[in-house]
Amino acid sequence: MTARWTTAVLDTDQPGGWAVARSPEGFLFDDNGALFPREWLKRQELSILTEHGIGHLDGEPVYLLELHRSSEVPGCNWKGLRAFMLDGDHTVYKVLGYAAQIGTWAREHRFCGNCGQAMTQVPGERAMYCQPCDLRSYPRISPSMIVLVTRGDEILLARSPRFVTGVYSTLAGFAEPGESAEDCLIREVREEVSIEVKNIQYMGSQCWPFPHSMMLGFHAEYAGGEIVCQEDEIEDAQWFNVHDLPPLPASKSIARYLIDVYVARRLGHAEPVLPG
Ligand SMILES: NC(=O)C1=CN([C@@H]2O[C@H](COP(=O)(O)OP(=O)(O)OC[C@H]3O[C@@H](n4cnc5c(N)ncnc54)[C@H](O)[C@@H]3O)[C@@H](O)[C@H]2O)C=CC1
Ligand SMILES: [Mg+2]
Ligand SMILES: [Zn+2]
Repeated sequence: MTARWTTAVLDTDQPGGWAVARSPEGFLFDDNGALFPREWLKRQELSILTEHGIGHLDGEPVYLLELHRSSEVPGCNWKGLRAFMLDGDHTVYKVLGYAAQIGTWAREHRFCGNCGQAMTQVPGERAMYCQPCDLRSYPRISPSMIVLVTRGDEILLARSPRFVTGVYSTLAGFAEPGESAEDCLIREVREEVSIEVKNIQYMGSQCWPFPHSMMLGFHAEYAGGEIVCQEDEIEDAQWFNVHDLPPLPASKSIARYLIDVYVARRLGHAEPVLPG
């Protein structure tokens, strides 16, 4: 089976294709979804900051119009990426997730970080270029570790003050310069709940375009310590029995996948598949 969606660097001078429009209020959508005929979309009153050709959906070229601000388009509305993840078609969410990462990067790399001059798009490459500095800036990806720590029938879950009320999730955190994935995981678990872990096992990864995380998922076993929650970051953390779990994260997240795999293994159920 071939993928419905593949990324590509397309020439914006070519006409036609589909386009998505992204503003700080999210993506434009109507009853048919978030993809619009590109020539029609460009005739609307949109304050276009930059345009990028981002790939092919079912063989058709797709472009991103990154906007300064949202505006009224008759029959249309604006919606954040998270809402598309929760209730939309997964392939469309992948298109929009990629568009969001390219849009964020394009918006934040209009000027050279070295000399401050305007940068230009490199034809055929996903890069912004400063000629005087001979400097290329590529889309930013932030590696983040996420880990389910277990102790027999118990799993360690925590709440950030930012979570939806009642929801508990696995521990996560961004890699810092100088760290391996394992170093980062051990540090994050130590910092957030003061627990030591062993037998770290890689489980899989997930692109998390909020705004540019690359989640690397692990399982680890409890090795020692008592839970002490990190001030401000962790509101509560507890050992939960696999038979008695609190409200969990959204089903398409890798956090939920890590939990569901372990619970399935303990209970002898079929294991879930990680959404791509
Ligand atoms: N897909 C999933 O299932 C889940 C994804 N996540 C994602 O994992 C990422 C990390 O989780 P957190 O617990 O929030 O991280 P964290 O534990 O490292 O704490 C966040 C702090 O890290 C710093 N920070 C922010 N952006 C950074 C970057 N790009 N590089 C280095 N440090 C940075 C800031 O000081 C921020 O307050 C987030 O993007 C979060 O949305 C978290 C849980 C579940
Ligand atoms: Mg964290
Ligand atoms: Zn420069």
